[in-house]
Amino acid sequence: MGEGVGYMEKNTPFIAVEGPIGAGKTTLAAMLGEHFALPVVKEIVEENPFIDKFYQNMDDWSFQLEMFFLCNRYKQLKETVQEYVMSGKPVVSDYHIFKNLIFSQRTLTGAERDKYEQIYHILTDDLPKPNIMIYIKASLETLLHRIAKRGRPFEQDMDPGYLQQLIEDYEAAMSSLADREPSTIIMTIDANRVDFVQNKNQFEEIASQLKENLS
Ligand SMILES: Nc1ncnc2c1ncn2[C@@H]1O[C@H](COP(=O)(O)OP(=O)(O)O)[C@@H](O)[C@H]1O
Ligand SMILES: Nc1nc2c(ncn2[C@H]2C[C@H](O)[C@@H](COP(=O)(O)O)O2)c(=O)[nH]1
Repeated sequence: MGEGVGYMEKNTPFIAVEGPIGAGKTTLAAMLGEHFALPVVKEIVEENPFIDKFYQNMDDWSFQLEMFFLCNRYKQLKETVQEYVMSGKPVVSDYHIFKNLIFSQRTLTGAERDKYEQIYHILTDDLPKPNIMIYIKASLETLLHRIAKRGRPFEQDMDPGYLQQLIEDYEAAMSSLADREPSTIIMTIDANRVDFVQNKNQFEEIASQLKENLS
């Protein structure tokens, strides 16, 4: 069970695990939650009524899909902030709300993209965001392998070009986050070299690095 974390009241650890589809976010967030006895906020995926249609026809379904993800994440972020962050309780989430912009900049264009971004900023600009980011990066081959292993039907015909583009979008977004928010701690894990599932020592190393950043 959990080893517990020390933290500062004024800067409650709000940890986000991020990375492209299939990188291992949900897996690592659950492992860290268990290890440190922290609550874990998990993103809502299967309940999204547009996800099937989106993967069949992105041009027709992107706006509905992005709006659904945004509204759900906004609600979850508000609740997370109220329940944990503002009460000085550390929490780990398997996403950062800014992933909405990473995806929408790839899937939306023109007026719809402008409208979406305005709504994103109206909803989220005044809310606290994660102050620790664990970024899992992985090659296209690794991601495709893990997506196949997870076996969600709607992801099985994913265009590798879309996934490769997301890998690059995530790299750009992380480097822009580092420039924009130097106070956010970013821990990067290369999933092609580090296997926190099979290799206990490698997980312990991530946990100990996180613990250093928490105290
Ligand atoms: N280090 C790993 N080695 C092997 N398989 C992994 C590893 N991390 C995650 N997986 C598997 O890969 C799939 C995707 O992981 P998941 O945590 O759901 O990714 P994400 O939340 O980033 O989309 C799952 O089937 C999971 O069990
Ligand atoms: N177009 C978008 N797709 C998204 C978004 N958030 C998640 N997703 C997709 C990607 C996967 O198929 C699935 C779950 O994502 P994981 O990375 O957790 O596996 O949902 C989004 O904002 N826009």
